[in-house]
Amino acid sequence: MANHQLLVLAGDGIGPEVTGAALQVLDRVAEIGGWVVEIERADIGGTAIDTYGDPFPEKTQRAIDKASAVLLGAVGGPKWDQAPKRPEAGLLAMRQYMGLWANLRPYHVFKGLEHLSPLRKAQVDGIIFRELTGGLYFGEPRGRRFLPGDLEVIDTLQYRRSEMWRIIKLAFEYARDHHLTLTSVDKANVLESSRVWREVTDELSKQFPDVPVVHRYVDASAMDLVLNPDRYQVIVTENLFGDILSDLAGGLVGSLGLLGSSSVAGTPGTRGLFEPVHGSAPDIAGKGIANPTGAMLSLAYLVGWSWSESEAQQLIESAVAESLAEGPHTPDLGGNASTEEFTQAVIQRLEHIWQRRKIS
Ligand SMILES: NC(=O)C1=CN([C@@H]2O[C@H](COP(=O)(O)OP(=O)(O)OC[C@H]3O[C@@H](n4cnc5c(N)ncnc54)[C@H](O)[C@@H]3O)[C@@H](O)[C@H]2O)C=CC1
Ligand SMILES: CC(C)CC(=O)C(=O)O
Ligand SMILES: [Mg+2]
Repeated sequence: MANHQLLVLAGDGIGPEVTGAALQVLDRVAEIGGWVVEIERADIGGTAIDTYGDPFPEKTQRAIDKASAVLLGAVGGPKWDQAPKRPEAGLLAMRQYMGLWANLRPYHVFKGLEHLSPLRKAQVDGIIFRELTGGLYFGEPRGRRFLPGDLEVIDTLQYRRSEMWRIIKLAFEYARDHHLTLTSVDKANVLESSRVWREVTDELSKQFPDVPVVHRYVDASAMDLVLNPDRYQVIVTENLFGDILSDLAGGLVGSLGLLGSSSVAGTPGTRGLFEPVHGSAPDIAGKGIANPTGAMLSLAYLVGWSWSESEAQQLIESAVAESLAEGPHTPDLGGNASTEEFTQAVIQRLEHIWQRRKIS
C-alpha cells in the first residue's frame, strides 16, 4: 500500500478555501487508490507572520524536510502589505529553500468554457516554463538608499548561465517529447541577461534539431498571445516575465482560477511545490465562492510528479474537466455555485469516471 507524506500550506485569503477543496478530492482519490496519505499542516505567509513573526518560519522548514510533496494555497493580503517582511517574501524564500527552479504553468480552454475566452475561435493550449529562483525576485543588492533630498531604489536582475541552461533545456525536452514549438521570451533588445538567455537557447537548440524555436521579445509576445494564441505551445522565460505572462494566460482561458502549477527541480519522482497560479484574492476571500480548479489541478500535478501516481493524476484532471464542461460554475465563470458545490460536483464526477473504468 502506497504511503505518501503531504505538507499542506493553506496560507492566506482564499488559500484555505481552495486547498480545503483539493483535499476533499484527495481524500476520495486516496481511498480509490488504497493509499495512506499522512497530511501535515504548517504556516506560510501572513498567517505565519501573525504566529511566528516570520513568513517562512523554521517550523515550516522542518515540516518541508519531512514531506514528499507540498500543496500550497496562496499568500498575502492587505493586512500585511506594510509588514517589514511581507508574506510574499516567505513564498520566495521557500521556493529557494526547496531548490525549485522550474515552474510549469499549463493553460488551455476547457470544453464548455469556450464562451469565456476572449478569443473564441483560436486554439488556446500551452504551457509556460518559468524560471523560478533567479532574476529580479532574488538578485542582490536590493532595497532603498536615502540620498540627500531623494530616494534611490534598487532591484537587481541577476542570472547565472547555468540557471538559464537548466530551465531552457527542460522546456526543450518537453517540446521535443510532445512535438511542439518552443517560444523563448526575453527582452534581448535591452537586457544583457536576455542576450545571454538567447545565446543559451541557440546553443541548446543544436541539441534539439527537431524542435522549432522562435525568439520573441516579451512586450511583443504579450500582444501576440492575445491576438494569436495558437502560435504559442511551449513558452520558456525568466522569472518576472513568466509571472506576468501566466496571469495573461489565465485571462486567455477565462479565469485565473483555472490554472494550476508545478514548481519542481526538473526530475519527476522528487519533491515539489504545487500551487494555483492565482494569489490570495482578498476581494472574494471568506465568501466561499473561490474557484478551486487551480488548486485541484495543482493536486493532480502533485500526485503525478512527486508520487508517480499517473493514473490518479488523470482521474483528477478528467473529473475537473468534466465538471467544468457540465457545471455548476463558480461566479468567476459566470455561475453562482459555491466552492463547496463545485467541489462536490468534482467528487461525484470522480466516482462516475472510476465506476466507468472499473466496468470497462
Ligand atoms: N502564489 C501566491 O501566493 C501569490 C500571491 N499573490 C498575492 O495575493 C494578493 C492579491 O493579489 P492580486 O493581485 O489581487 O491577485 P489574485 O490572483 O489574488 O487576484 C486577481 C483577481 O483574480 C481573482 N481570482 C484569483 N483567484 C481566483 C479564484 N481561485 N477564483 C475566483 N477568482 C479568483 C481575484 O478575485 C481577483 O479579482 C497579494 O498580496 C499578492 O501579492 C499574488 C499572486 C501569487
Ligand atoms: C506573489 C509572488 C511572490 C509570486 C507570484 O505572483 C507567482 O508566483 O505567481
Ligand atoms: Mg503571479
